[in-house]
Amino acid sequence: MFNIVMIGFMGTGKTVVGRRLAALLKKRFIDTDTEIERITEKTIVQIFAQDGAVRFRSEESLLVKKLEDQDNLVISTGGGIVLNPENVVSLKKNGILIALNAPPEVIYQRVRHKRSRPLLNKGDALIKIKELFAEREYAYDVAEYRVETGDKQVDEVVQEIILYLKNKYNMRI
Ligand SMILES: Nc1ncnc2c1ncn2[C@@H]1O[C@H](COP(=O)(O)OP(=O)(O)O)[C@@H](O)[C@H]1O
Ligand SMILES: O=C(O)C1=C[C@@H](OP(=O)(O)O)[C@@H](O)[C@H](O)C1
Ligand SMILES: [Mg+2]
Repeated sequence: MFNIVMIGFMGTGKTVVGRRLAALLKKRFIDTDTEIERITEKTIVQIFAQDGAVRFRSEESLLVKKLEDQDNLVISTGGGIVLNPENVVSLKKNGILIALNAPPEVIYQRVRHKRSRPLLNKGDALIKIKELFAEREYAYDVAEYRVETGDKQVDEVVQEIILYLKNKYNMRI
């Protein structure tokens, strides 16, 4: 069975939605950020601070390459993973991509008290979110289905994805 891959901007809910989806579908769950932290024995913040963004992006690509021949996973990605087209090819090899989206203001409310996203830790986080959001406007269009999460509970988002999978792929839950 193919992988289900969550993509989207930071704070759109990829990690929480992916984890819950995996539990319901009885698939193994992988969050790429968590996996990179395990492999490197560093937090994402430490990797960015000590080794730089290039190291982080290279860890992401190595991991995606490792995952491309596995199946039956729910994979929640970090928001920057699809910026590298090679990663998209790998993720699509055995996976269907679902994008989550939310307005910048909602994203800000969801992440404002967290210090775990190095790209948002410097300066005004809302301004940074809006800048990155504009830069990445089309980055998540590689997904075959997109869910607006701004006005939905996590469970509603999960149910919308399940409905899509049932209708399109006859997936039984
Ligand atoms: N639909 C939602 N409604 C309310 N809060 C949400 C929703 N989706 C995610 N959150 C919250 O927003 C924060 C970021 O979610 P997370 O899954 O880490 O996003 P991502 O992995 O896309 O960066 C978490 O505190 C999470 O509980
Ligand atoms: O958008 C990005 O470039 C990033 C998103 C983060 O993951 P989430 O999207 O799960 O927050 C994490 O991979 C890192 O801080 C970089
Ligand atoms: Mg996440």
